[in-house]
Amino acid sequence: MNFHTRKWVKPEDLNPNGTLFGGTLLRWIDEEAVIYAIVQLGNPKVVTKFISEINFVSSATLGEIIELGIQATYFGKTSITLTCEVRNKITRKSILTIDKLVFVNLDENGNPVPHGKTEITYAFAGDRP
Ligand SMILES: CC(=O)SCCNC(=O)CCNC(=O)[C@H](O)C(C)(C)COP(=O)(O)OP(=O)(O)OC[C@H]1O[C@@H](n2cnc3c(N)ncnc32)[C@H](O)[C@@H]1OP(=O)(O)O
Repeated sequence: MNFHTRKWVKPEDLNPNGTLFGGTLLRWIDEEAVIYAIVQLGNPKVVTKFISEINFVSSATLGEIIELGIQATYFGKTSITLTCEVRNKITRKSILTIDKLVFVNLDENGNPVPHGKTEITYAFAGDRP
C-alpha cells in the first residue's frame, strides 16, 4: 500500500475532546479514495457507492502528521474496490482502517458503465514506480 497523502493535524481539525474529528478524517479519506479511483479508471465521473466498517483504532492529536494509504483490491465490471489505512507518519501507529470502499464508474448520464480495467496501473503517475 502506498501512503501518498500527508496531513498535518491543525486546530480546526479537532473535536471538542482535542483529538482529530472523525468526520474530518472521513472527508479526507473519501477525497483521497475517489482521486485514486479516478486515476485508476481514467474517468473523472466516479462516485462513492459503499464504505464498509470503519475502525478508529487510535486517535490523532494536534500537530501530528498522519498519512493516508489506499490500495485497489478488486476490479469489478463498473466498480472498483479499495482498502484504506491511516497511520501516524512518524510512529507508523495505525489510526484507522477501512476494509472496503467501493466506487462506481459512470457515463455522462450518471449511469454505471464498464471501465474495462482489471489491475492497478500507473498511467497518470508520471515517473513514479
Ligand atoms: C466522491 C463522492 O463524494 S460521490 C457522492 C456520494 N455518492 C453518490 O452520490 C452515489 C449515489 N448512488 C448512485 O448514484 C447509484 O447508486 C449508482 C449510480 C452509483 C449505482 O447505481 P446502482 O443501481 O446501484 O448500480 P448497479 O446495481 O449497476 O451497481 C453498480 C456497481 O456497484 C456495485 N454495488 C452496488 N451496490 C453495492 C453495495 N451495496 N456494496 C458494494 N458494491 C455495490 C455493483 O456490484 C456494481 O459493480 P460491478 O459492475 O463491478 O459488479
